[in-house]
Amino acid sequence: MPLAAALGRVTARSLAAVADAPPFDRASMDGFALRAADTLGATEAAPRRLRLNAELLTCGVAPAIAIEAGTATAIATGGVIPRGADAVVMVEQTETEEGPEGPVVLVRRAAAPGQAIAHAGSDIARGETVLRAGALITSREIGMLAAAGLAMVPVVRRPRVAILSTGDELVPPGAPLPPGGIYDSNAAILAAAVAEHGGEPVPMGIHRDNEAVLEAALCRALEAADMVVMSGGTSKGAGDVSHRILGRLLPPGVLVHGVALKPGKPLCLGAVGRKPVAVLPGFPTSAVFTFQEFAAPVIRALAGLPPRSEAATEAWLAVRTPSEAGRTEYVMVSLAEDATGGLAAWPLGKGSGSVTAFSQADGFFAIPAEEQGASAGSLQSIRLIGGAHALPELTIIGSHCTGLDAILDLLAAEGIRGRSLAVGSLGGLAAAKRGECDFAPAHLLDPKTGRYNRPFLAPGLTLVPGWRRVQGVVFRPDDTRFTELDGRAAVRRGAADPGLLLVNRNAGSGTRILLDGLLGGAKPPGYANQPKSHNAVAAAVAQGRADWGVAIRSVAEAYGLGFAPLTDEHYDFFLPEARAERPAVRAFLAALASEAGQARLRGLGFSPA
Ligand SMILES: Nc1nc2c(c(=O)[nH]1)N[C@H]1C(S)=C(S)[C@@H](COP(=O)(O)OP(=O)(O)OC[C@H]3O[C@@H](n4cnc5c(N)ncnc54)[C@H](O)[C@@H]3O)O[C@H]1N2
Ligand code: MOO
Repeated sequence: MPLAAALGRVTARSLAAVADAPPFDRASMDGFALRAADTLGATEAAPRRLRLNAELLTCGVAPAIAIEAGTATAIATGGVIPRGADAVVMVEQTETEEGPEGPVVLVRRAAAPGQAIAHAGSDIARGETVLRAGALITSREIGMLAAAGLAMVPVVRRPRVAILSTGDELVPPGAPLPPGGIYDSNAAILAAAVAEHGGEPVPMGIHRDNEAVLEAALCRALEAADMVVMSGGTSKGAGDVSHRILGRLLPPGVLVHGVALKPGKPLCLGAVGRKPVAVLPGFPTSAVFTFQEFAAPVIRALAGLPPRSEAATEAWLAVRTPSEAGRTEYVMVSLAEDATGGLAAWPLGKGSGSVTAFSQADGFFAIPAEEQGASAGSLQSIRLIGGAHALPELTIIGSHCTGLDAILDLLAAEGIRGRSLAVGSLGGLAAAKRGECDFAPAHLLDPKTGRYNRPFLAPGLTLVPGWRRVQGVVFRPDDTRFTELDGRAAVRRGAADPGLLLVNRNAGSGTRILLDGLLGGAKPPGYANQPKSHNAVAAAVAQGRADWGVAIRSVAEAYGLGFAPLTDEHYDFFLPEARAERPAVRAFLAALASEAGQARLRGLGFSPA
């Protein structure tokens, strides 16, 4: 590869310098080239007088006049040292004048031999190895190779890795999502990960769960690439055919199908001739996790890269985490600083189907196969994803709200990184009590007092008012059974009409407490369907899987739903007093109170607390 294109590549063999650097003895100061012996004993009071040769050695000038005893030549930094000279005296230690014998230089300090001279080959000697085989070429290596006179670099060819997605439901990002459709995120993350590990991704697109179609696609992929990574269709479903096809091609075929890991159980590894094939589980977290563990090391080896460097840290597990006995379970976690400067690990708790868990996690820990979980407070060794973790300036743990994103955006514009871990109001409150976060946003309704959040205050915490979110009944806008009704009438209608299907909320949520109060003990059809978020309620109603439910207005609007207001929900922040003086905490409070912050909240449909 030409040097300019070699960034990020790996040297295929060791490289020796074809030239010395510097290529000649050169001055490292502006001054005068001379013989050190001529300056012996020179002082301010008794300078040595040397006759100045009639030449000026700027950079690139070949000297014509040799330095005889008692003479000197003016030279610039980088100038070629003339024959006979063995030192350079910097101009500040000299003075020039016109003598009777012509121009002379007065040297006020004795020079040591070799002074201010960089000798040929002192930096790089011709024939010296500048880079060994297998070195990653970064900007630093490129500079060194250029100085060594190398214009072309032999590099390891990037292994071509074909990427196939299988699944009738998959749609490329950017296309409209039909009912039941899922964006093909695996192909995107895998292609980028292949490149990160030194491979060249060869995208081969989305393929139906059809044996003939898939077999043809796999054969094309094997022709085009050195290795194939497929995802989806490797577990027990009728459409899960990839491993069967792999078994029919050239030996050795399937080498492993099924591993005692979670995520990753249905992973299938094999080879067609000498070309490795990995069939990753379709679930996004499972796909990327097994890719990193099983496929990335192979790609790195083919690319000539060393094994990726691993970093680990210790953290306390913030909540009890159950696991399935019989499989080693890897739990993706976010890290937050605890009250003593240690680290708390919060499981993302999103499962193998999540598209965000791997991307948002700081790392993961393993629960051994023989265990059924890990207890809260247990010390875990966290393997860091990406080799390091940088804690954000502001850690927010609790209930999530789009209004919070708006305030965090304002902080980001000031260069303050905030992170919000969505673990629900109660989880956040517990974290705040332990001093593990800066803010715990919550919307906890106390059924006894009918008040939000304040009844839950504990010693060491203060309550920072946030904003109000209007809760109401959501329904499809063309559903005439609800249009024109106010919120309470809409609940009565929903509870009275057996043809209407409710989507409820999880026990313990403020919305559930509100709805139970309004229903007065009634359990209309759909009561047992209890998703955990406003968005899930809105999606169920918008898609016709339910007819009504209770959610906040901003979510109803985002889904284009009808909305009959019921009451205001208060979304406030528990703040551990010990953290109140942190600069990022003060910045958050300022952003929340600012005109820009309030305007953003109004724009999202929230009202002041
Ligand atoms: N009866 C059983 N069912 C399942 C088992 C089992 O042992 N018995 N194993 C489960 C486990 S564990 C996993 S992991 C998944 C993986 O199954 P597949 O590899 O067959 O994956 P699919 O069924 O094709 O898809 C699963 C899921 O992931 C979505 N998906 C697929 N490809 C993509 C993609 N490219 N981008 C984004 N999302 C993708 C797909 O829509 C499905 O929702 O099986 C369990 N089931
Ligand atoms: O092994 Mo699957 O990957 O649990 O989710």
